[in-house]
Amino acid sequence: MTDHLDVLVDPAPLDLHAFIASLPKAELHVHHVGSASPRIVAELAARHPDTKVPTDPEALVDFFTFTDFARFIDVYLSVVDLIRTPEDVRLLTYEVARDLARQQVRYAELTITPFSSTRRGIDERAFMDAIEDARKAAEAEFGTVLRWCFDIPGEAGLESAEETVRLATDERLRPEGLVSFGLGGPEIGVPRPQFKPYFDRAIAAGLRSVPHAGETTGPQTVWDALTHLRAERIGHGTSSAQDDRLLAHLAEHRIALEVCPTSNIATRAVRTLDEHPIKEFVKAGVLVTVNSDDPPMFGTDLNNEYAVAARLLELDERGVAELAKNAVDASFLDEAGKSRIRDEIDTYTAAWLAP
Ligand SMILES: Nc1ncnc2c1ncn2[C@@H]1O[C@H](CCC(=O)c2cccc(C(=O)O)c2)[C@@H](O)[C@H]1O
Ligand SMILES: [Zn+2]
Repeated sequence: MTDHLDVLVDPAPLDLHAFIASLPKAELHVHHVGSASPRIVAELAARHPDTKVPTDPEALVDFFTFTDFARFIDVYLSVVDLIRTPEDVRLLTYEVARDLARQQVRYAELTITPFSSTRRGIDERAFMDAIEDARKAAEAEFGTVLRWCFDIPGEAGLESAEETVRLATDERLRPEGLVSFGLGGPEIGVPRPQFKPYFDRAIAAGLRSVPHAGETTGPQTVWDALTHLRAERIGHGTSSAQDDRLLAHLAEHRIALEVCPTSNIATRAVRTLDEHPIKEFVKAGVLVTVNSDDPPMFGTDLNNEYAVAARLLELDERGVAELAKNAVDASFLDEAGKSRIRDEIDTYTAAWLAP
């Protein structure tokens, strides 16, 4: 397995890596806890000696090695257990924003699972204040605009769904940065239709629907997310490539797929990158966005995911810039904000290609 401490460097041409590194970007599918860097995880593990998470960043490499998706969730939850105080939440959120800013991410929709933290004893009001403090500090200091997606950890069942939609819609609690509502965790044994009442309430409160689907199960899960949960984007949607009618539907209705290539390999959802269906998505005219999901856990970062996508799709700088604009188009940022980032991407790309 790769040395997760050093980010994977895709064998895409080095000058394309250089172009990507400074390209203004937006990220739509990246998890709060899943983005905790090895340094942050090691620091939190040292604070909580009762944890099974190694304190030595080197030992984290083996710890972040998964044999299958279930093992990934186990590791993920052991990191969730390290987030125990509002200060842990604020520190993590601010550091994730710093890492995003380093990659020239101008806008990110960060998926947070509040149920996992409130059920472990963090006060809900303090939790919301911590993420909002970090969001405002990050925007002021890094210029990176963060918005939140609150997601249901599906395997935790309808109790977690109720708690998540309460936290997302209670006017006294709902954070200013919240824009969307999702569904994560294992898909096997967690059918999507049961969550319809909760998504209906979230949508009625003005939140956008962005469930994971088709990551570790077939295309029916994606259909269910579209029909029962009224998904506007799909997390992963990997198995959509098995159903031409579904691909045509996604393309016709411009429902973006939040593609996370290395995640799919690390969790064994896809066997090898060369077999990844991202090419089929583009060929079918589906709106594809590139994302990192849980970057340190998968030994990658957003820039590397763009390099992977560029290599698999055989893109040059202009093609990569179009991928970046896809994410801006599919985002829930206001039109003025979208235009600003699109213009930045075009100006940067033109300057890079100028003779
Ligand atoms: N690629 C991914 N695909 C899917 N999800 C992903 C991915 N990356 C990260 N996640 C996150 O993993 C969590 C899973 C949490 C979970 O399953 C669970 C089960 C039982 C109890 C509890 C609890 O908290 O008590 C939590 C979710 O919050 C989700 O946001
Ligand atoms: Zn995810």
